[in-house]
Amino acid sequence: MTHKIALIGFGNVGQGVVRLIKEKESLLKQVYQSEFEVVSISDLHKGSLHCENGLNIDDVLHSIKQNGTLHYYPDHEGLVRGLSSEDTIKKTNADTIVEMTYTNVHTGQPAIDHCKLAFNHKRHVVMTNKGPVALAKQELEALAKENGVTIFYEGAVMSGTPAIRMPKMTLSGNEFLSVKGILNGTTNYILTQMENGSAYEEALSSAQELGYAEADPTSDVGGFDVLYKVLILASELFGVSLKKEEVPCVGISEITQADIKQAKAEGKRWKLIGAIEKTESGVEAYVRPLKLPLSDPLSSISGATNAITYDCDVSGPITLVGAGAGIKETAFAVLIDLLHLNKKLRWTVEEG
Ligand SMILES: NC(=O)C1=CN([C@@H]2O[C@H](COP(=O)(O)OP(=O)(O)OC[C@H]3O[C@@H](n4cnc5c(N)ncnc54)[C@H](OP(=O)(O)O)[C@@H]3O)[C@@H](O)[C@H]2O)C=CC1
Ligand SMILES: N[C@@H](CC=O)C(=O)O
Repeated sequence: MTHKIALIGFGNVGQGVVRLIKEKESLLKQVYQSEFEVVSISDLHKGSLHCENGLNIDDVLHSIKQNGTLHYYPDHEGLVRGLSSEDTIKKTNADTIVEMTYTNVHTGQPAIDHCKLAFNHKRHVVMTNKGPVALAKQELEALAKENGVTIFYEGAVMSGTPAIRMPKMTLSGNEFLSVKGILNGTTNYILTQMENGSAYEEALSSAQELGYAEADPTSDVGGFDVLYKVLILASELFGVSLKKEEVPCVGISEITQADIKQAKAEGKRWKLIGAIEKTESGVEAYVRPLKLPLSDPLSSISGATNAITYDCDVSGPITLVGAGAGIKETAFAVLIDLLHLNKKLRWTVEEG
């Protein structure tokens, strides 16, 4: 099955996606009978390309390598340049829009509107952007359903580590009693680097260079990125739509070298924790740094690695550990979603 895709947002993750599709081309074809053709790419400042017969990935990557934009992509027959994201979503012949613009922690925009536009034009959406899922999931799912299309967002929590699909599919039949974990790669990386002697600023800029941090890193260090992930998990696993104002949220920006040294002297480590717990009256959630004893399994999770424990009524606690951020890791989340989408579409065709 050939799947035509349009990429909205061509920063770290967007570029990682085209590299990964290229790298896995023959495996995808041979093992999964899936081919992905990139027909459109639209980015705010890097430029925009569309060709209904497909773009040449090598030329796209070569152009990015030249000066970080799409401007060096060679002209060829059928090539259209300069379409805005909105026009790309409307006019592309892609069946799937991959939304990878920055996550706006206040409004979820423009990504929410990108999704709505895509659904109204009968296009599926795969995204890594947390904003639309945290703030408008129900509305978007209803609109997708109305238009007979699908929305997948595995990358929104713990990048390519299947923190959403694994519990929903493999742990089904359980009731989730609580979910608790380290859900942000940037802050865990910063805390680890600070423990190893780096200054806060130095650790943050290194996380930015490695492609872990949000476009506005206040989202990471202020805890808002974890807050969004908590809202998503509360909806996915507990079936509740928490509002961001309902979840107390404290980040790591107040944690100093002295705090880290003090914790070390006490045989402890600071970790930014996101948690959701079932209570008699519903669920309670929080985001805050906790000083964990070294005996706590979460205290040994270092760098951009994340970990999440799902406490289940039948299976007991099950912990998933894996990448929480990263370019290739998040691109992999897009690939998982595209393959699941392909499988779903194939089933629909066979059943229909
Ligand atoms: N990096 C990671 O490890 C992970 C990221 N994510 C999520 O994935 C998404 C992408 O992340 P990442 O690639 O790292 O972020 P980047 O900031 O590197 O890329 C975002 C890109 O979106 C572009 N953009 C912004 N607004 C628009 C718009 N209206 N139309 C088109 N393009 C736009 C930006 O353009 P320009 O810079 O040219 O202005 C930029 O190139 C984010 O939502 C992030 O939260 C999720 C999991 C992990
Ligand atoms: N900035 C985020 C990216 C993934 O969601 C993080 O560091 O975890």
